[in-house]
Amino acid sequence: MLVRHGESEWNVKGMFTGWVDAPLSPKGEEEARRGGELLVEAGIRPDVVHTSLLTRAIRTANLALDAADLAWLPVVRSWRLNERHYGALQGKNKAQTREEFGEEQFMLWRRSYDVPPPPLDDDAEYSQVGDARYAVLPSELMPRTECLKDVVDRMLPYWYDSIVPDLVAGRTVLVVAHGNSLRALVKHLDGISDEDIAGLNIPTGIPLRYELDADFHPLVRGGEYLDPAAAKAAIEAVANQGR
Ligand SMILES: O=C(O)[C@@H](CO)OP(=O)(O)O
Repeated sequence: MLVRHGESEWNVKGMFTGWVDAPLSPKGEEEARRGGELLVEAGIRPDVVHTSLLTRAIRTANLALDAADLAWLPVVRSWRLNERHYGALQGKNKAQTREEFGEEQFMLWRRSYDVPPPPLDDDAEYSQVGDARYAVLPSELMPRTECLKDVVDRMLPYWYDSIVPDLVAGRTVLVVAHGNSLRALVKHLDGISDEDIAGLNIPTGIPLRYELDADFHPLVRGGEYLDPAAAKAAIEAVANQGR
């Protein structure tokens, strides 16, 4: 099961967020609880939870698990599930960025597979260098900007070394992460091309179910949202951010 965190305060403000630790909005908290209810309604009982190190994902997991009466589940966290580091765009308004740099450059930074935004200076307001939660990260692993390809490269070791072993053990796994770290995972699972991944958007708070075969390939390509109608509308809204 994959869940993107509920709507954050910075989603509401239309800001590029990345590794900035923006809190959930009240609507985001509600989405998280609803996510937990959807799991119960679908009869899905995760055995273990994996989240990023960002508060919006941690809080989403906690609220969803509370709603499903599963607050006791074991949880593992890793920076490798963090949102894509948005470089110098972190803290910038999406609509203003689009106006300033034009549609083509905006979409290149936002959805191209291998063009990262300019790096963020270590002493910039929205830099995470020096944040205690990344103290275990040697400087060369600490991103200053990332394109989606960089996210795939740093996320996959976690998939293979931490999530796959849970699946091999027969566990139902809940991953609570972010728009772009989940796009990276879905790209891998579904074998989506570098070009086509630009058109894939993931809505906040709606669990996405993947059943995998013995080789960890999805039985249904694209997985299945537990609330398909809500997912369709919300995907559209993510695609249109900045307009
Ligand atoms: O700002 C961000 O970090 C992400 C997710 O909210 O935005 P986008 O969908 O534009 O990649």
